[in-house]
Amino acid sequence: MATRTGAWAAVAAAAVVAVLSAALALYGSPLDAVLKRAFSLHNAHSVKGMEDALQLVRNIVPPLTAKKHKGQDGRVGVVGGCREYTGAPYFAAISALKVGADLSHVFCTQEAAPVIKAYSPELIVHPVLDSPDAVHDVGKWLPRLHALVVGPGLGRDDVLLSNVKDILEASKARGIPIVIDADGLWLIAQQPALIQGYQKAVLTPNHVEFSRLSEAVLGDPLDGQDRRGAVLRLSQALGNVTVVQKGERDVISDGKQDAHAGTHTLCQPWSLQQSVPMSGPAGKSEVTLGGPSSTRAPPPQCWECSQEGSGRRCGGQGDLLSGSLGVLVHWALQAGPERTDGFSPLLVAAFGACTLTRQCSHQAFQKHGRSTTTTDMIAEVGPAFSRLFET
Ligand SMILES: NC(=O)C1=CN([C@@H]2O[C@H](COP(=O)(O)OP(=O)(O)OC[C@H]3O[C@@H](n4cnc5c(N)ncnc54)[C@H](O)[C@@H]3O)[C@@H](O)[C@H]2O)[C@@H](O)CC1
Ligand SMILES: Nc1ncnc2c1ncn2[C@@H]1O[C@H](COP(=O)(O)OP(=O)(O)OP(=O)(O)O)[C@@H](O)[C@H]1O
Ligand SMILES: [Mg+2]
Repeated sequence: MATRTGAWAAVAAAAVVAVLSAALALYGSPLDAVLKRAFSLHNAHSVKGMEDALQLVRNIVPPLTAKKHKGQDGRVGVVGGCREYTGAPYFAAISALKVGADLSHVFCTQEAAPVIKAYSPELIVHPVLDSPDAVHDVGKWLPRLHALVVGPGLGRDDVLLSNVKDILEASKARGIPIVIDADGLWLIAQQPALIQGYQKAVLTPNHVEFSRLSEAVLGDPLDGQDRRGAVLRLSQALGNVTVVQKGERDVISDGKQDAHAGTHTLCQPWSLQQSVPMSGPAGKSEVTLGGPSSTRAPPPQCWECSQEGSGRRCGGQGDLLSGSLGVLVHWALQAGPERTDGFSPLLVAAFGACTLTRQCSHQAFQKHGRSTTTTDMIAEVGPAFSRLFET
């Protein structure tokens, strides 16, 4: 019933917009204000969608109680860190801790380890990634890890990548959720079979990494006009691995059909979606979910996150996202599908990490403006998390 009412409201809104658009063409700008009010109908959709999506993330956050032991809220491993890049694995691992993991490990090269240790006494740092026994040395920790983040600051050395390939295989065999970012995505672009069909994998490419993957997997040059379609195609070609394409808006999909299609207020046909930012207590934000309205079958799920961030594009923000996602993926899978209302736990986790990262950026920018760096964003993880997910 609610669905039918929602659908009629959406159709009516679309009709109102069409009529007003025609009127605007005839009579010009005085109708601007009216149009804005018409768009607020869609705004209401976005507010509802955003609120619902945030609530799903809130549902997976484990309560802080006196009954738990250390480690229960997450033991996360970051595989990355080499001579050139020590910041990226640090950002990812410390973000996991700040979001709420109990223990955060870094598996890096021998040379990178003392540097990363010196950044933080809170991280457990293993200088093993370039050792001859790397796979064994990391492998013995795998039974104790809830999630792995592979790639931040890994570099592209062939020996390291070969070790990481074997670590990925061992992790998959144990069913460990894996977030793949940065140079981990470089490896996947060389060998897509490594992740093909693994349902507990999330890839978090930036623009360049997405193009590289798309080219390698689909042989397609990236269609910048159709970001949703591009993400859906890549996810489906990889056997429904979850893909988070970062950018002005983050586009998230596992390429699967939406179990709630036509029955859930979160899902609207794309043709009725509007992209109007809204103001909320945690800043401007919007989420849209759905698929093409033309198909008869339920549309594939495709989520977008456009939580207001900032204009700063300093390095390391993606590492904050992948580290946070490591924890949220564990929490979401642990919570199970009832807590995520039947939506894929990985989609909910990805939406949470994207929203959090962008909110950190927004809050840090308000304090530091152009001089904002990822360190400033990490200082905002706690307040941003409370604001978004503990209200
Ligand atoms: N402090 C650190 O240690 C950091 C290390 N990093 C690491 O650096 C390594 C390489 O990562 P990169 O992300 O540079 O990957 P790539 O080496 O593939 O370089 C991508 C290049 O594309 C450019 N680019 C990014 N977005 C673009 C867009 N939308 N359009 C056009 N060009 C764009 C970037 O400026 C960069 O030069 C990874 O291991 C990564 O984790 C980064 O995470 C940043 C922070
Ligand atoms: N044009 C943009 N407008 C707003 N937010 C953006 C934009 N581009 C990226 N972001 C946000 O910045 C964060 C990091 O994305 P980005 O594409 O910079 O990752 P990255 O290149 O992997 O970062 P890193 O430097 O850590 O490797 C994400 O949360 C993303 O939503
Ligand atoms: Mg990156």
